[in-house]
Amino acid sequence: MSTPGDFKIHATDGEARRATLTTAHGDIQTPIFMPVGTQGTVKSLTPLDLEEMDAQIILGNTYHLYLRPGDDLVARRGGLHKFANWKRPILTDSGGFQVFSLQEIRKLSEEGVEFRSYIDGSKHFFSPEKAIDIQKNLGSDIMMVLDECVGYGADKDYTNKSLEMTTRWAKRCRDHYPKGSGGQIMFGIVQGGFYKDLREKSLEQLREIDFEGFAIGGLSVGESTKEMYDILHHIAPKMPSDKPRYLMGVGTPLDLLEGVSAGVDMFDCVLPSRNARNGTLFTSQGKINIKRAEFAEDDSPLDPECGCYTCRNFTKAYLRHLYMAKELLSYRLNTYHNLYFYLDLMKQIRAAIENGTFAELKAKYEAAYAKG
Ligand SMILES: C=CCOC(=O)Nc1nc2cc3[nH]c(NC)nc3cc2c(=O)[nH]1
Ligand SMILES: [Zn+2]
Repeated sequence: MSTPGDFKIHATDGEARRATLTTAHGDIQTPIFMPVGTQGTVKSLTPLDLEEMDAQIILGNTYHLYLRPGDDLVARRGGLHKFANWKRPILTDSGGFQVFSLQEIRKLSEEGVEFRSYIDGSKHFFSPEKAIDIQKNLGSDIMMVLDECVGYGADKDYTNKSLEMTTRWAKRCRDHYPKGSGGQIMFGIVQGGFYKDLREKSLEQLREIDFEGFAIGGLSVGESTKEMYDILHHIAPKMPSDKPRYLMGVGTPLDLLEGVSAGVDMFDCVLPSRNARNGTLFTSQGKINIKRAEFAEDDSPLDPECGCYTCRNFTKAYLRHLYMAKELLSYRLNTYHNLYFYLDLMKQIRAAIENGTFAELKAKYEAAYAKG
């Protein structure tokens, strides 16, 4: 009988790992992309859609679900799995990291973070313990500690003080929900901004705490791709090799490949679902924007190499029409394809690590996406 948090590595190809993470709602095959379901739903898709495209785990946002409909209400409805009728694993992150790290009226203290609701402007307060209690109410399989994600450009002194507080908060989260006290597992979040020595310091402090996994926070906050990759390649290989590594909020298809090459196992990003809503679609030949006039009478599928429902049943001409007409179906068909593309890319990555051809796969997509 395997235990939530068990992490078994089956194959490696350079720093890339092919592994299985056990959770209370089933095993997750990594490397994995996690569709973002901010308010307990991946916008415009049903759980059936997500199961069809083999989404193994989705993200929920602590901050949003606390504000609406309320983590206590979700608990009374049997927890998020039952409430949203999603039977597979769920990871809850803050989701409001933009709120926490970028808004002016956010107030940080040793006790926790005070912030305002984006719904009605009311004041709220999260202590580390409160953040964990909310995730206990939601019943997520993977809980994230409360941390401070410092903004891009924070100076070294502030970044250092912040990571020290994030470590103290991480300890409080773990003490509040000790390892093995329930089926939910907990990940620490490495901070330290763009200072390599502070990243190592944050990791050294966190690895003393018994987390089932570790996330890399504080990236994809406005820095250049080069700056992100520089920190990524510096810290990921130093993270415990026997535990999952989760890169928060990342990224483009090339970012996923780069992250895997640095030893990252888990990713989440709103890009595929958000871009779908503005007509930017990811294909095996690169990105295309469906609103372009050139597609008006194009009877070919979005992506000839894609096996998804959208690509098997509709032409670019029809998808362009739906987009121009602002039809709801445009949202749904574009999101379905983009998430299918991301999940299929991760499937190709898992297979490539198993047969030692990851470098070739990475080169193929770098060529297709070179034009940016
Ligand atoms: C309950 C509390 C759980 O706390 C967190 O989820 N913390 C946290 N979330 C992040 C999310 C990010 N998205 C991006 N880019 C789109 N970068 C991110 C960075 C972080 C981060 O440093 N920390
Ligand atoms: Zn498709």
